[in-house]
Amino acid sequence: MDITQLVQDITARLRQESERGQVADYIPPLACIAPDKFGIAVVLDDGSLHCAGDADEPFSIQSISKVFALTLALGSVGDQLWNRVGREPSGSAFNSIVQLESEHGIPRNPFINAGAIVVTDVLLGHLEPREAIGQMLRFVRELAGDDTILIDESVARAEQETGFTNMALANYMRAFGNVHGDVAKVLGTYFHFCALAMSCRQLAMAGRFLMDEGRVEGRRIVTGRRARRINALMMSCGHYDNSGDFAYRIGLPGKSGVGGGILCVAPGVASIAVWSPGLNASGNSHLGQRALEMLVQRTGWSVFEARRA
Ligand SMILES: NC(=O)CC[C@H](N)C(=O)O
Repeated sequence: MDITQLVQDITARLRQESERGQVADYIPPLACIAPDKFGIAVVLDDGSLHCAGDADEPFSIQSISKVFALTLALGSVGDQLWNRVGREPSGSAFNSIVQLESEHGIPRNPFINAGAIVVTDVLLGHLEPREAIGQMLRFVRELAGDDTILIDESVARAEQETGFTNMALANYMRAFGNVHGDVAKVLGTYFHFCALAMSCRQLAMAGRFLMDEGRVEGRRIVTGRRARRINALMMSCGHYDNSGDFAYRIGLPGKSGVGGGILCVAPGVASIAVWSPGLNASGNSHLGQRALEMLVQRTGWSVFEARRA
């Protein structure tokens, strides 16, 4: 199948859509992004790259950074991480606080805000914020093979000034003893992770290690088992209270962010990034999901599709 043609067809179709969802406006710089942006990039297992639309324009990856933060934290403390974060879908909004009371400050999974804040706190167990932010930047640059990736300081600052819900989550978990460090330092670091700016091309490249059993161009980043497990968490928890529907419609591990990006992995086959800033009610890219649905329908890349030799 001609994947270049396919991503161009999908882009042309979705460019005409008038129903594009709502751009996130609770983070002021994100409210200014034009809702008609659309990009898609697909890296195949053979290394070929297929892009269309605004695939080279950097956007705020937001919660997609939770995948990279989890990978770093597992590398640093291994399975001990699971003493402080669960592995179950929450069925609640990405920034929900409700389950934390009855579940004693242990977030359901690393891909909701509360979970990622704990993951960040774990990384700060042995690093200063500046070092942890530097480690994250080096990591995504290495994964993508691209040293031009940056953190958008204006987005990090805006979140610092307006992130009252995240402050509540962090303080509440601190009260339960599940955030150990200084809350302001933990949040400052978390906001910098969220403020990573990457294009679809860079993001799809950075997802290659999850496509290829933990390797990038033959170099081992994580074990095959760890890559499979991160993919499993992306499948079950990558889209908050929309995760079940995403699995039903697309059938691939994926992680969304309120910047409108989605990183999606077809294990052994492709690493895919889409970007359209308008969100659905759960905070996931509306047209990004449509694009992935179209891609999977045409390619059969769902992990639930039988592959017979
Ligand atoms: N779902 C998201 O992308 C949320 C990330 C955002 N930085 C927040 O903490 O609210």
